[in-house]
Amino acid sequence: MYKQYREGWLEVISGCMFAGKTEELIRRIKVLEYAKKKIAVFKPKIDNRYSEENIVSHAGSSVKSFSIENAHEIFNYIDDSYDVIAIDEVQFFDEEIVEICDYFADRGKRVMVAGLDMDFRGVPFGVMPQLFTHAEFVTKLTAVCTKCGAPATRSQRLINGKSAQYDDPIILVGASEQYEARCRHCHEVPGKKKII
Ligand SMILES: Nc1ncnc2c1ncn2[C@@H]1O[C@H](COP(=O)(O)OP(=O)(O)O)[C@@H](O)[C@H]1O
Ligand SMILES: Cc1cn([C@H]2C[C@H](O)[C@@H](COP(=O)(O)O)O2)c(=O)[nH]c1=O
Ligand SMILES: [Zn+2]
Repeated sequence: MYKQYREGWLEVISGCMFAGKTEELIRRIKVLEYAKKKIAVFKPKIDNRYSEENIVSHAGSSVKSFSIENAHEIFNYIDDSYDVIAIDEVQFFDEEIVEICDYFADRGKRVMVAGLDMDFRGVPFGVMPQLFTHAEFVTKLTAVCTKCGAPATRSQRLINGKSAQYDDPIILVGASEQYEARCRHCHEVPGKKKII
């Protein structure tokens, strides 16, 4: 017989825009609410698309959350009585978020984060590769390509209906007015260097 194992780990939910990352995070939160777990939900203040006080999916499901300016602010809201820490739009935080996720997972908390794996150029988004490396569990979701119906893994940025250039700024908060889900074959990034 094993003795009782210690709890605490990091789960990452990732994929392109519209893949269902927020819906999956909300689903996990709701299950844990039934299990009477004490949960704190966070999102970066920069994400003010649908609400300041909730994480909200593109289809409208939502859960109450704290909006924070930087990763360190999490410590203002959490004490040891919490069982679960959930973070949406985690790609917008700086590198400290990785240490913070580890800190809480090491102390027995279930840490669940959702974020974009790639920016509109198809380049890894900020801290996401580090979070994948540190996580016990990684779930990669796909959307439906708006051009051909294939599984979509890329986020196409459109500015006035045209594909955004490679050297456009990485951060542009938005939803279906600026972005579409695309598969690798339909994803277009004018100005992106090709290997040959
Ligand atoms: N191209 C698409 N493929 C799949 N779902 C889409 C697409 N466009 C819009 N949606 C909607 O987006 C919802 C997922 O929203 P959400 O969980 O907020 O995704 P994410 O957090 O990954 O951007 C889907 O349930 C669906 O209603
Ligand atoms: C691809 C890409 C996206 N963003 C922004 C756009 C949205 O505000 C979020 C992603 O939201 P979702 O819940 O995953 O749909 O990120 C960005 O700033 N830069 C990008 O390259
Ligand atoms: Zn396609």
